[in-house]
Amino acid sequence: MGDYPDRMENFEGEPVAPETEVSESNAAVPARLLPVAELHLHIEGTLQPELIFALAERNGITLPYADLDELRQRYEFTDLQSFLDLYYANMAVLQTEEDFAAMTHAYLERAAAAGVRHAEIMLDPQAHLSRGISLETCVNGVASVLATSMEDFGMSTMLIAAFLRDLPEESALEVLDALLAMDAPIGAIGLDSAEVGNPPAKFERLYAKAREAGLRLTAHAGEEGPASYVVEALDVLGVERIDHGIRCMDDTDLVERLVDERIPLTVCPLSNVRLRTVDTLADHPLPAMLAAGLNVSVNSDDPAYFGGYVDDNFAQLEAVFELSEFDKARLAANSIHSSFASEERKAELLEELNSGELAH
Ligand code: HPA
Ligand SMILES: [Zn+2]
Repeated sequence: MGDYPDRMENFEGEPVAPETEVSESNAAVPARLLPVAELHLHIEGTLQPELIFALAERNGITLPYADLDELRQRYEFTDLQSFLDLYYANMAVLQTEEDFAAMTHAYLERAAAAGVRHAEIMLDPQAHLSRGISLETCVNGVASVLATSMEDFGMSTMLIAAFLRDLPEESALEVLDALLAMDAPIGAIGLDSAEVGNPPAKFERLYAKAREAGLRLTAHAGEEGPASYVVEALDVLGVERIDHGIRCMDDTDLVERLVDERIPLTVCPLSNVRLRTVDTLADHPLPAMLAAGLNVSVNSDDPAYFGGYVDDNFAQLEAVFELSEFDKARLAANSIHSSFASEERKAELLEELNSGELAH
């Protein structure tokens, strides 16, 4: 698995696996804001309860909750589907380009405060088309804010069109065609929604078409679904990155392959706890994944629903696992290396990361 580097400069190269699960922490030293890339983020999952109520009022929509407290009481999930039901229902408040822009602006502002310097943001176009909202409305609303993210927040961004795996592939193909026809500013495609029973192979043609169009490729796999879905996403879809992927730990041959090929896994610890994929944060496989030498990063998934943004994920991980400054810096370096940003932007962010003081 290679040597364990003990200096920041080593993060310039390929991140290297540690030989122990966790290092000594230095809890007395306040965490410095690590520059990170957020690679797994659903923009619709950033709709905070307050914004849901504000947009409902603006658009004359009556919500099925009397107030914020009643809405927050619904944030008790038993599995992925119980979350998705609320996630899709709350999208009803997104009606105009301005609504999509307001949601995106709020995320960028909060993410910048969390140390996010590059964000790859998924949008679920089919979830809006099915409500009668046009592709132009949702795509342009989000993209208009991303266009100036560097000037406004010092954050580079990429828009990822995510496709709903519980819908037929034909629907995804039609939407991808429409996105390409309108020259939508997307850099990649993803695959999300209900995983079990909707294996990656169902979307073979979609991924072939996206690859042909020059788009980067990622897909959710191994969140609730089995390790075999991760293998399928790699072998049939040809994805470069796996979103979640925690179930890979059930398959030692797969872990070895992911390590060898340095396949990025965009892990979302608080999401996994809230969706009951793991019992508690203390049971999360992240330390074991790091110890195995996997290329993992920390992401927030749907921060408004799962109890926190990237900084909250890091803070709670630190509290439970006593991650060292070195472990955190490695996770940050992994996120940057695993992004679809330009090589120039990656180098800039790695330099920023390496210029910080390490307390370990
Ligand atoms: O965590 C998730 N998993 C699958 N689909 C999703 N869509 C939004 N969030 C998620
Ligand atoms: Zn996700």
